[in-house]
Amino acid sequence: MLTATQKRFLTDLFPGDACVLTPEETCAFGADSSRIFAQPWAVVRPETLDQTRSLLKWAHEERVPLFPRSRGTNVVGDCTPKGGGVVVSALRMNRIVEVSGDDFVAVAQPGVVTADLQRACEAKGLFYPPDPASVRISTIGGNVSTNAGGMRAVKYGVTRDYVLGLEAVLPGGEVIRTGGRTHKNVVGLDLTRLFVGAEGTLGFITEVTLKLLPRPEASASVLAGFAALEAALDAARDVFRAGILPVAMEFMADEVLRALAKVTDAPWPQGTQAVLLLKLDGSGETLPLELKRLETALAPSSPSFMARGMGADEEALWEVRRLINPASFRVAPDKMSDDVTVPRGRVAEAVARIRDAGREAGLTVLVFGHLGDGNLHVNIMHDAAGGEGERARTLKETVLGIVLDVGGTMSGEHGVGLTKRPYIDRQIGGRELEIMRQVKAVFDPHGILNPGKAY
Ligand SMILES: O=C(O)CC[C@@H](O)C(=O)O
Ligand SMILES: [Zn+2]
Repeated sequence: MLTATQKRFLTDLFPGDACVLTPEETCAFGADSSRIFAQPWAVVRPETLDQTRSLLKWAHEERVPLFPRSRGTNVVGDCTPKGGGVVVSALRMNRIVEVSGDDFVAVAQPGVVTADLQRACEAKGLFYPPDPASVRISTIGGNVSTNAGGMRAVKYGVTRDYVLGLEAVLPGGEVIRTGGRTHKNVVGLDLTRLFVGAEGTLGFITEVTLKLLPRPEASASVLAGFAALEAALDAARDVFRAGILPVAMEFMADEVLRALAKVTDAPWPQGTQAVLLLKLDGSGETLPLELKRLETALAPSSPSFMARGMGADEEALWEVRRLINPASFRVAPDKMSDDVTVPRGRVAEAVARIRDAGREAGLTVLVFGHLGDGNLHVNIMHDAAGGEGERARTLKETVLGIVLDVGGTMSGEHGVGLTKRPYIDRQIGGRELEIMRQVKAVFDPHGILNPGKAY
């Protein structure tokens, strides 16, 4: 808990509604999309670098834990102030500082919503590719902190591939600036990359410089349905074998299709057991030819239907895909959200083993996601109040065992947060973990930034 003097410090530094202390108001900041809750001691909303510096200096000296957050779309509990502390909202640092068509960079503050940045780039004929499912809600600061992936990672990579440099305030109040605005840079250790995916544990990011690409002239998507999931996975493999690199390649198994049917009009015929959704981009001239090639590559797996989406129709297809996360909760009240990633050649085996384990456990498991990267979402749906929590936890461990057994990783894009922290030593060796914690201590010797998370 904060002392009266500490509360006064915060209200002086953050006047008006920039500091919230009453439990009724702070409780809204106690959880993220993981739904794991802890009561914050206070919530502050810095607007300037100077305020942020004073906050981090104070917290370091007073040993007050700080929990950075913006929109809280994180599904692994990264924003939950477990153990108590002050939630630091980045949402008032929400300026797009610059979009440069000369240097092909954008400079943004952490609270900028990802879709707003994408739109600002597109208006100038530029393209910021990272496209997490939560793109219209999540922010650049959160995307950088978790190294968000999303739909377009197959062709364009993940957030990490676009962060050229950043500014961050360290515990103690010191400001560091890493990287720059060049698209290549090999001078010194790559401190920028260290921050990407660090889940807010090293410093509070106040500005990010991002790499941009020219905006592709045209895009189109293909939705294909199959009578069996295995056929969909075979078809996906054949796309790559045909030498096609789609922008996005998503899959959904039958339980996911049923969950989506509860919240939207499904764009696939009844009886469809699995769906592939693929996106291509290119020039207006070459795209029709590329679409033809794609459909030819899918044909040997005998899709039960295929539909092309272009323009508004294309966007509508992706809207359905983005609904999976909210639709999950129509299946059961509680969700254990995983985003395991396996080597691409082991996808079919991992999916089959995970689905078998789900059936054995008697729980609905929604398997879907970024197939092109081997990044599988495994949402274990259950009813914790109805006594299914333990079974779900056991299943989560079984899934993790399968993933590690095929040479995979427990997270491809969501991070470790609170929910995967108990398992981290199953994937990361003792010495490696020790090095990570030593690095953390260099930046944050008193462990005040997002304690108990990640590693
Ligand atoms: O946990 C989820 O539901 C997945 C969220 C997101 O990464 C997605 O791809 O939809
Ligand atoms: Zn995802």
